[in-house]
Amino acid sequence: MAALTRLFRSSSHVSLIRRSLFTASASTPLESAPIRSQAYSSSHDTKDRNIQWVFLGCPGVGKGTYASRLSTLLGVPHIATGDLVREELSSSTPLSKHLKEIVNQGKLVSDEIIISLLSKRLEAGEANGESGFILDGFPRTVTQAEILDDVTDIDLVVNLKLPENVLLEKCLGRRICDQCGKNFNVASINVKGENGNPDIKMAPLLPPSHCASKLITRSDDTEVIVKERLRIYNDKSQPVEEFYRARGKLIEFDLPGGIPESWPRLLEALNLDDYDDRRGLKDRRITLYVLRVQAIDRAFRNLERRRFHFRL
Ligand SMILES: Nc1ncnc2c1ncn2[C@@H]1O[C@H](COP(=O)(O)OP(=O)(O)O)[C@@H](O)[C@H]1O
Repeated sequence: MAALTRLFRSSSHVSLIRRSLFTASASTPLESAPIRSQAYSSSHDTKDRNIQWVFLGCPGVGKGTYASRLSTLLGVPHIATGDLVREELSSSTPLSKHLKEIVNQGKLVSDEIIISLLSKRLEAGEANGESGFILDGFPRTVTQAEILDDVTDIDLVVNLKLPENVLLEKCLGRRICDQCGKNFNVASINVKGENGNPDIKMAPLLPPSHCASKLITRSDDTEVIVKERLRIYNDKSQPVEEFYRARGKLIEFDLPGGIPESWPRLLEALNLDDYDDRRGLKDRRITLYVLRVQAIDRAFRNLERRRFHFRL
């Protein structure tokens, strides 16, 4: 983690890193990819660190909900760049004014600003003894993914999926308690499945009585802005899915419904269904080690497939 924060800090010259990354990848023939990945694993030692996962998915899909549950289960911090942006927005700095304009148009903040906010958060976590992470909302562009790839090894990327009409309803139903910061959803979703897919039903996630009178809606959760965010996701963030798919790190997960149906199925998909957080640290290390080996195995199988195609 220390190396990661140091590197991120020094990557305030993002364009410099981007240039060097582009030069490296443009001149790297496909066949030398495994060599690059060997050099890679020796330069980013994964033996003694905690998991480093990424959650991808459209606005409103539930990245925050599931990433936060997993972070509690696995004992790693859940770092959401959207939260970092909102924290900055609540201050009265010149940067917050600039961010407000961008966020309220549903646009993406620049790579430079988001990396600076993320490196500050990682630095603070490191000072508090944090290790590993589940990133939510980062990377959101291929450039961000390349920069992350250059500074550390991501073990697994979970891509949560829901149909677009459900995403819109979910975003419009989102509420936050102004006092405790907890997230709720007042939407009651019942959408007919298309093309042979099952119907999607999600019960509202209603607040307890002490939060009910303090609910607020995010300023960017209006119909116009959500539609723009979905458009930008398809344009800028979907290529990030491909980035990780090509590296064999992506797990696709179609949410079958609300939390009661989806959470156990997600744990199953992640091989965590028999995971019990009351077990000892040794057991936990073994589980994390197995997950990491599975991710590396997937990456190598994928590279082999690509090499095979290349020879053909
Ligand atoms: N990695 C990122 N790159 C650029 N902008 C970001 C990033 N993460 C968050 N933001 C900004 O913060 C806003 C809120 O992010 P988030 O809470 O993750 O929203 P969403 O519900 O759309 O997933 C985004 O619309 C965007 O303006």
